[in-house]
Amino acid sequence: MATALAVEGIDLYYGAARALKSVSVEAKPAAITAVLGRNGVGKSSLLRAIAGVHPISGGNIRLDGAALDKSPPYRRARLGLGYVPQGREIFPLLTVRENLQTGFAPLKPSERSIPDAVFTLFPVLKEMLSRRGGDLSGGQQQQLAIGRALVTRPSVLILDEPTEGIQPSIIKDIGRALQFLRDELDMTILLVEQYLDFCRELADSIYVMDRGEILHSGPASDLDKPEIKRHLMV
Ligand SMILES: Nc1ncnc2c1ncn2[C@@H]1O[C@H](COP(=O)(O)OP(=O)(O)OP(=O)(O)O)[C@@H](O)[C@H]1O
Repeated sequence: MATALAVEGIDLYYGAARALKSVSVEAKPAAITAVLGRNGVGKSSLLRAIAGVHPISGGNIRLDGAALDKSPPYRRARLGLGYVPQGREIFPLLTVRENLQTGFAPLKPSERSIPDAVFTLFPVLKEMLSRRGGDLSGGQQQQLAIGRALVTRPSVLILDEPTEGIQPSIIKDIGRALQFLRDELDMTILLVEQYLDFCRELADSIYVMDRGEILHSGPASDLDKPEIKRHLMV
């Protein structure tokens, strides 16, 4: 049985500013769930809370039913959570191989190998193993960031705007990769996005966020509803 992720009524603050207000999101096993919303509504904060890089002040996050509580990010990675942060966070002076190896940090030495799936999904990474991360295009860096998250062989993968600033042909490759991870590896995927068409094609279900709150949840076909579209486009 694939792993599910449940976010239950979480609050997150930056100082006195409340960025998440009792947010609940469920990512079903072996499915793609997309959280949509305009700039600054709290999408990245939601993923940072799930990854454990920013603390929550209320609510719960559960992986396969078990509360993550205050587990640090490396423990969440060991439990099966992979995180692709916004802006990719590639090390520009390290090679592609070394960037992938930075993903080994939470693993025991015996578990430290790069899964074949990384190069099957993104053959360009194999060709560029000895090149520096900073020499890659934005799209290749995004593929590298996803590859690095796959190094821990996660059961749940969370991605922060994987299409941001990327050319259409690579967006297609990334979409196909996410479908492969869901359909062939039963991975549970939660992504936050602003790109509606990408989500309409890929997602099984969607949430819409505004000002730190979930406004709507439903099937991806809800993205065709004029009131949802209008809300996301303005
Ligand atoms: N480190 C921080 N300190 C203070 N405020 C922050 C911090 N990070 C984000 N915020 C604020 O919290 C709110 C939510 O930001 P967040 O980055 O989660 O939104 P977002 O939907 O991911 O936006 P974007 O698409 O621009 O990344 C915004 O008002 C933002 O200005």
